[in-house]
Amino acid sequence: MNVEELKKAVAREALSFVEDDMVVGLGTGSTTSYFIRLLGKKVMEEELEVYGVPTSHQSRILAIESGIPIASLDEVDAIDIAVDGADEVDPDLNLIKGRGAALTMEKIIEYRAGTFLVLVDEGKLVERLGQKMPVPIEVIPAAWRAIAEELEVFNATAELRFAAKKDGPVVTDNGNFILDARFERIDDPLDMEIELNTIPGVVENGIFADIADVVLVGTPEGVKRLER
Ligand SMILES: O=C(CO)[C@H](O)[C@H](O)COP(=O)(O)O
Repeated sequence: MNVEELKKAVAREALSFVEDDMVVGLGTGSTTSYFIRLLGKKVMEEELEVYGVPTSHQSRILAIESGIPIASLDEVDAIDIAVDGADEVDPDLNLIKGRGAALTMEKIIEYRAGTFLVLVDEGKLVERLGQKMPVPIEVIPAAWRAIAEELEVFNATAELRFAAKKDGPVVTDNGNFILDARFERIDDPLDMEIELNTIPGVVENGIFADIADVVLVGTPEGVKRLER
């Protein structure tokens, strides 16, 4: 089974968490894209009353294409479940997210969800956060250099993220820049998440400590379920 097949398998399994009349937070990224397409099919075939609350332009466009009625956060009373991918998952189900630069809206929506369901393939499991991936940090554009320098205090080296199909830096859905910060060691993810957000000019960071409820892990032996 290749990685794409593992992503599809977890996306299929995630459908069983969605019931009629639910408001569903729609994450961003390739794994969640499989889920959104499948959810669109389920909504139409089973004539469900489900609303999706997108976390990005990507998930909004895909939800519309897939036939899922969408609403913004300020139009719904509550989010029953949010479904999203992740870049790393540690043994306590703390996450790094934000490779797709959608971390701020993702955290806003996933923090508020009754259940936050995470979809990954087994290659995303790590012993300690930061082992493979940098921590993305969304920053106010004018502050990027000052914040990159300040991150040295945390023993981190930060790079401004550049765009692939645009000249210059990545600009997020909120009009900000992304710094990718590599830390020597993240011993306490929750503490680091809070600390980073105290730096003036930081909008949000990609450590999601203590908020994932269930992680579905795609493996060649089948989908495994991890719970806190
Ligand atoms: O955090 C994210 C976007 O900001 C994604 O959920 C994360 O990068 C995982 O993406 P993929 O499923 O494509 O591996």
